Amino acid sequence: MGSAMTDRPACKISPSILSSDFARLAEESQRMLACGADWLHVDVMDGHFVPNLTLGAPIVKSLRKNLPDAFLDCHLMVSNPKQWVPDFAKAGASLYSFHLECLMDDGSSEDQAKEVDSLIDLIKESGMKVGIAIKPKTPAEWVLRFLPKLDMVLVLTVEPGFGGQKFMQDVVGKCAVVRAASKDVDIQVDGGLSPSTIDAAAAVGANVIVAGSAIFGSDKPQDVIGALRKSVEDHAAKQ
Ligand SMILES: O=C(CO)[C@@H](O)[C@H](O)COP(=O)(O)O
Repeated sequence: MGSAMTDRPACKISPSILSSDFARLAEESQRMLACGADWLHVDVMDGHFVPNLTLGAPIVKSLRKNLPDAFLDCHLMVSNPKQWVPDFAKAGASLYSFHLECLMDDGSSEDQAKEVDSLIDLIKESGMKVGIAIKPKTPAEWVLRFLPKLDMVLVLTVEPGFGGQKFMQDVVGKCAVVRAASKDVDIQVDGGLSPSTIDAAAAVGANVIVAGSAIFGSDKPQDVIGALRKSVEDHAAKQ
């Protein structure tokens, strides 16, 4: 849904729970929502697609039990995204973003595009919203053909795998390519976002902002969330 001031979809701030204290996950998640977060970003890593292990569907199920109304924005950094669709749907994930690179290494291959289409359909039929994530080296043009069926495109502004990395400014221009092709799709940026880097992403059309260390590392997370939102809304109003 667009915001009142602009044609762009509304701003959503999605703190990455990867930066939270996992032993107090429900409490930390509640705290973020109380501080003004719109979504909660859940980083799922399988130790194969990326060199790190995090969490899976059982944790999403527990989060859903504790936070019945929260929007659980799940980013699957896994080699076989099809495998986990039923488990995440059953656990209560709201949105399932998978990496295009798992199914596509040639942006012009019709066979690979069919595989991507069929995974998008499976996710939607399972009752979740669907996003495609792209790593820094993957061209934005590869996602354009899928836009009519997508709720979100996730542009990674770091190499996926770990929180606390430096924002890659040269990558964020991919948001402009996606925004030129769709006014409606949510464009999420993830990696190194903070009040000092947000302008670069907001200026090129990003409207869903993931931030881990900048929000959880602050004494005043509500101020960080407010600053990120203000930048997105100010840039959207200028369009
Ligand atoms: O998916 C990832 C990293 O793979 C991200 O969601 C990070 O967790 C974001 O953390 P910061 O860069 O904001 O600290």
